[in-house]
Amino acid sequence: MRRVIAQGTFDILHPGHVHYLSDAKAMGDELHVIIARGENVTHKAKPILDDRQRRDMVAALDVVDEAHLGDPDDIFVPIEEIDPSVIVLGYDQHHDEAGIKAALAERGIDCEVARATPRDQTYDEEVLSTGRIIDRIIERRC
Ligand SMILES: Cc1cc2nc3c(=O)[nH]c(=O)nc-3n(C[C@H](O)[C@H](O)[C@H](O)COP(=O)(O)O)c2cc1C
Ligand SMILES: Nc1ncnc2c1ncn2[C@@H]1O[C@H](COP(=O)(O)OP(=O)(O)OP(=O)(O)O)[C@@H](O)[C@H]1O
Repeated sequence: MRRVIAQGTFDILHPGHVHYLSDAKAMGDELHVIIARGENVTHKAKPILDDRQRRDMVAALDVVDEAHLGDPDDIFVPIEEIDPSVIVLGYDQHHDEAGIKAALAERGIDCEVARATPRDQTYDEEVLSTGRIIDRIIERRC
């Protein structure tokens, strides 16, 4: 049994999220997704939706076996509990593979780190970014 971890904010789901999670699932047998706590999202605007709502929507996707709310203080706590064979980073995530590998080794966690591929638009109007969905809402409804 090869457990895979994917992680992210997942605020307002779109097909790019489904692509990432499907890519991650293809690297193993059981997909666990860690949902970033709003308080830990510091590299961009805070999510619109509550932590629990983002977790529940991700958990409802067919490709996902389990969705977990992230730890508030230590990102390695859920990893130790899940004990994955591989952690899959999103194609555009700012985390660097070497840094995460070094931190895992320091904690004695033996797992691979891989990166998912991007999903390109399949038709002109497809919106593949939460930020762009929010921009469109502002543009069309405000
Ligand atoms: C390996 C890994 C584990 C993570 N675990 C947690 C966690 O336990 N709690 C949490 O709030 N965020 C966790 N994060 C998410 C980060 O806090 C960060 O917000 C997230 O990667 C943002 O991704 P996105 O905005 O591209 O979706 C983790 C990130 C990585 C790379
Ligand atoms: N178009 C896409 N193709 C593949 N993966 C994607 C795509 N959009 C998002 N992801 C992945 O989904 C995960 C969660 O992404 P996140 O919640 O940051 O969404 P986002 O749409 O990129 O957000 P924002 O527009 O606010 O930056 C990340 O790993 C990210 O790489």
